[in-house]
Amino acid sequence: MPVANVGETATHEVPITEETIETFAALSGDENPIHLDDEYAAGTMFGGRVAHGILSAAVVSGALARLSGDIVYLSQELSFEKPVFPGETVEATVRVTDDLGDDRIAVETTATVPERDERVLSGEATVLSVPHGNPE
Ligand SMILES: C[C@@H](O)CC(=O)SCCNC(=O)CCNC(=O)[C@H](O)C(C)(C)COP(=O)(O)OP(=O)(O)OC[C@H]1O[C@@H](n2cnc3c(N)ncnc32)[C@H](O)[C@@H]1OP(=O)(O)O
Repeated sequence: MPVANVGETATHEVPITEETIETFAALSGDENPIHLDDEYAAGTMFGGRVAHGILSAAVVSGALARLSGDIVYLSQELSFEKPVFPGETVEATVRVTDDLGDDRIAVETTATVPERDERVLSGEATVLSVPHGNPE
């Protein structure tokens, strides 16, 4: 299997429903009422329930996994720029920007909500992309 080279891109999209958010809250233990409680969330700056930021980041992980090679996540810098509301889709796009040597690559990571053509997340990841196969 080839490894990921500079310029390679991958995308992944996930519809974010109320059920997705509730499942993620149960899995992660993040039961912040801003995600789960309509009445509470109505009184926040967003005016209603929003998805966990790290749930959108998980969609980025899904895109990274689609790059070439055995992909190992090493680090990630993230900004959550806009909220994601239940009923919207998160589409993550990743693009290899640099070969850092030692099988490490720098990857630009973004996510948008296509329904409103708005970027909701940006950042940069470092991942390993190595040929598949046990070296032993
Ligand atoms: C722990 C969990 O349970 C909680 C969650 O998961 S909450 C859900 C995930 N988070 C979000 O959905 C937040 C999405 N972000 C936003 O909606 C906006 O960023 C904001 C409303 C928080 C702020 O927007 P806004 O008021 O428009 O801010 P400004 O554009 O006026 O910028 C003011 C300064 O703040 C800086 N800034 C704004 N957003 C970010 C960000 N996401 N990351 C880093 N910095 C941010 C911005 O650059 C401005 O700085 P400056 O020095 O004054 O230029």
